[in-house]
Amino acid sequence: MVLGGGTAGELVAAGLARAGRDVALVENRLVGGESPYFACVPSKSLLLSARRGETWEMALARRDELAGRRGDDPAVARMAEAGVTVLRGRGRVLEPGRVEVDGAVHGYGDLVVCTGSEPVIPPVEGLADVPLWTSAEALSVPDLPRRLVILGGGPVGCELAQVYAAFGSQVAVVEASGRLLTAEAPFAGEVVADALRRMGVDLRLGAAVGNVERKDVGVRLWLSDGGTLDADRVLVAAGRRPRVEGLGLETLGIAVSPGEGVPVDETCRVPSSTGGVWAAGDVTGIARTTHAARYQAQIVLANLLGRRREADYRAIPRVVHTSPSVYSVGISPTRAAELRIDLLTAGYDLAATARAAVEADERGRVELYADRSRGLLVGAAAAGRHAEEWMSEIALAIRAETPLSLLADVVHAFPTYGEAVEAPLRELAERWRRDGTSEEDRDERDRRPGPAGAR
Ligand SMILES: Cc1cc2nc3c(=O)[nH]c(=O)nc-3n(C[C@H](O)[C@H](O)[C@H](O)COP(=O)(O)OP(=O)(O)OC[C@H]3O[C@@H](n4cnc5c(N)ncnc54)[C@H](O)[C@@H]3O)c2cc1C
Ligand SMILES: NC(=O)c1ccc[n+]([C@@H]2O[C@H](COP(=O)([O-])OP(=O)(O)OC[C@H]3O[C@@H](n4cnc5c(N)ncnc54)[C@H](O)[C@@H]3O)[C@@H](O)[C@H]2O)c1
Repeated sequence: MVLGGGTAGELVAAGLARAGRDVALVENRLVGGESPYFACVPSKSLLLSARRGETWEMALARRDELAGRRGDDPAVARMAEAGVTVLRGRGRVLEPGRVEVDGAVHGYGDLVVCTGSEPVIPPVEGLADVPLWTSAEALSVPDLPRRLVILGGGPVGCELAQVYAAFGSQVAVVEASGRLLTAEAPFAGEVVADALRRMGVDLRLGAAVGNVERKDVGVRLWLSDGGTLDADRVLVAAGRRPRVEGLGLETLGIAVSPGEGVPVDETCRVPSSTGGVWAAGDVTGIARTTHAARYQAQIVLANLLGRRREADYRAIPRVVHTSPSVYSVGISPTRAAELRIDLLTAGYDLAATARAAVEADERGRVELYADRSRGLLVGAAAAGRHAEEWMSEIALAIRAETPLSLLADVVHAFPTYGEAVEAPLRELAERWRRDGTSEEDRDERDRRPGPAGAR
């Protein structure tokens, strides 16, 4: 029994059925989940239309065509062809081995929880009384608000700010922390902030919304810094939380803390649960992207089919598909500080590449982070034109723990943005060679007197 038929659920269900297992997929909305209808696909379609300078009408037509007009007949047919029984309705576990779907009770041997995530609506006074959009509405309705205020400057807020500003809405983004894309290296948020400001987006960074009031026309938002904003529509992009409520997980002995995901071990099995319970995708709260949902689904599939496989999350990319785009992978400087990992950092401005001159687009930068104690790349971030397309080698380098000396010897084609990683890789390799092979060695050397120990 697979609970939730989004990216992860579909993949697990079809894979098991193709391997001859008896599989039911429970879905209460659309088979396919968020990504094709309300998230990745329509947002990337609108961003592309914006880059191409299409009209809003053309962009909507393209978006809705790509999103299959939010109809799931093809996805249901794919499931049927794989041999999966689709049960329409809301699923809830009654007790180990039994799930209720809209009044009907079904038995199961193994349960895979793939119920995704849902937007968080911040507890702002008056917010519940005004018409709100979450990203799902912003990516499925035809309206183009004249004045749009977006709460939250994470990946969703930045992508949708760019979409709506490009098609002519007056957009303001209110971000409580002092910068956009707070989870990533500061320069990434600065590059995106610069691009949004150039499009006329009003960025209110370091300000929270105090309260919201309905006006005769639209709404007024009062900010913590004393400012106000008037809007015809408020879009909440203030984060998402794993969808775990009402699933009956407690009957399986699974305790989930508020706002957290279903706990899973490295095989994506839920430890300490009664019976075989597994989870994949956003509901685990681990990586929250479609490619991570797919990866975890493959892990569940392999283990359920008797081939033990463990997930490794060290090199899962995170992309913000704005123009310029942001690609991050592995550990960010903020995360490294939390984990007390001492980083060697090297960066390079894309403007110094020949490709930037050829493209007449000199925006952006790349930064690489190595663990100083091991001499291995553990993270990277790039903001720039098509960064998501030329940074994958860094994900491979992190995942494969490729030595810096070897990475520094890799040749990139001329003239490409990919050349931008060569200088920082050489710098990191040189600093690692110079600084020593391990923390103990360096400490030992630092204790020695004379220039050899000088840092
Ligand atoms: C605006 C936006 C843009 C994004 N863009 C990208 C992007 O460009 N690239 C990227 O990699 N990621 C992107 N993401 C993230 C991506 O959409 C998610 O990581 C991905 O959809 C997660 O897949 P999932 O299978 O875990 O969950 P979902 O696709 O959400 O599937 C969960 C399914 O479970 C169903 N369900 C829930 N509870 C029950 C129940 N009790 N009974 C029956 N069915 C139930 C739901 O109806 C849903 O269909 C974006 C997200 C947003 C919000
Ligand atoms: N391209 C992609 O892969 C992609 C694109 C979009 C979203 N996603 C996924 O979707 C998830 C959700 O993205 P998101 O941008 O909604 O969440 P997020 O948690 O990344 O960002 C939310 C932002 O809202 C701010 N915020 C929260 N409450 C606020 C308030 N009251 N006022 C002002 N600001 C407030 C936070 O400081 C934070 O910066 C992410 O986990 C991401 O992985 C992925």
